[in-house]
Amino acid sequence: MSASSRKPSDTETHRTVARRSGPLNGAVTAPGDKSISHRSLILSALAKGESRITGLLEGDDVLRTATSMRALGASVERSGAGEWTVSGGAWATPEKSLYFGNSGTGVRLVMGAVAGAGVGASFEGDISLRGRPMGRVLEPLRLMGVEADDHEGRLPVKIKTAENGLRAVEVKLASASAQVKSAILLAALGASGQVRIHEPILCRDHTERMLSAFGVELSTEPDCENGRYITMAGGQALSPCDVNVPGDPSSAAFAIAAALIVPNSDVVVKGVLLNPLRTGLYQTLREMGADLTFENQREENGEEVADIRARYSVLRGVEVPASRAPSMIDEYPILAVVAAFAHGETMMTGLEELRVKESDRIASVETGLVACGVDVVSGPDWLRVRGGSTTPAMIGGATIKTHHDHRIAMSFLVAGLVSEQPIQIDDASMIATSFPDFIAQMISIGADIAQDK
Ligand SMILES: O=C(O)C1=C[C@@H](OP(=O)(O)O)[C@@H](O)[C@H](O)C1
Ligand SMILES: C=C(OP(=O)(O)O)C(=O)O
Repeated sequence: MSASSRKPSDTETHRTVARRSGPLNGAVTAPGDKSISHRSLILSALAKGESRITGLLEGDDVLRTATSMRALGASVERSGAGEWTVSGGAWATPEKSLYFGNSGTGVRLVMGAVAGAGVGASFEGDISLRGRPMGRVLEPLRLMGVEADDHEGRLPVKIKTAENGLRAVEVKLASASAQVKSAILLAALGASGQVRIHEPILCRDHTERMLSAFGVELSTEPDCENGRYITMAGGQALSPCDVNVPGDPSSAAFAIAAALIVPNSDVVVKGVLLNPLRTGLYQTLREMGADLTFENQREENGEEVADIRARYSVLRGVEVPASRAPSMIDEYPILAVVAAFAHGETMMTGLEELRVKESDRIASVETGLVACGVDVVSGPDWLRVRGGSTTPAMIGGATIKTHHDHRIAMSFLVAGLVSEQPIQIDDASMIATSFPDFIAQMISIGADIAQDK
């Protein structure tokens, strides 16, 4: 089956079990970065002319963005594994709703892009996405003059064609969300005047970097604390650009974490993006005593990339500062699993955004780890894991509810490689949203993971 015709996985469930495994060994390549993959399709579809993308993540979330770009009028063709050609330019209002499945990034960025392109569209998603807040994107878009219908700030959402174009605005981001920042920047392409965004806490900057690569002029200047202002003139057209997508540090995290906690392991994950706004997990793991080395460090397409080697390590608990949260926001579930195998407590703060991901990740992690015999306590925006609080460090033997959340699914499969008894997850199908080869890749380095009949 071609990647673009993979069936939606919304209704399939796959019980999957991970068992205590021997040492993990070998080298794997990180799948394409999900954030950069979405952006490469959207920006190519906005640019008039042909752009080529290599290394695209062919996960369900990104494929839905590809389908939406076609529905909006771009030609999007796959020529080989991860190789895509996009011809964009003129967008038109699609007849049917755009369906984004499980993907917050896809739906929020495309809302901004639709508004900026001066067309309309309706947006839908799966049961998880329908529960996630969209007001955070719609509010700044409305300030710019966008008219939109929503359901109490949630999907389905309908964006109407802005007959009179969009207004220039100054916006201060209410939370450290790259999705909101990106939606505003994409809408700003259709504004008559300058859009200025105040980003008090820095979050991933892939949209800014890629807009520049596609010929859009924008500037950044620091504010008087740790944030910055981004200024962009509206009405700019994108020129086509070739994009080579680096490997995803959020996906690489799983094999690296597994190597650190499965005794005698030695694993290399190749081609991992080291953008400093994405590497908080690796900094934290090193503070915990992890034996991590960045090998073959190089620059590719203006981004730093390395092969990360991880060897089994005796770890200690740490305090992870709230200020680090944006740079490792999707990595807390796997960090919590690693923390269960460290000596002492790991305290994670500044986690309020975890409540509104594919699941409430504070609750999913706490419930799952407690069911596996780990001492975990949480508050509104914090999580504390007491490592080594049982002997063995994790009993396991539980079936974990993944709540349509790929990161919960992958984190608990990693936990099952070390727990005393196997760990089963109720549904592995969502893993395909970000990392379709996850199970095969983990098996290739020695993990005992199998579908449970
Ligand atoms: O912009 C992006 O590509 C993303 C931003 C983050 O979400 P928020 O913007 O909600 O923090 C992150 O959790 C998500 O996986 C990808
Ligand atoms: C939060 C995530 O993705 P999204 O917001 O795109 O659904 C994620 O991949 O962990």
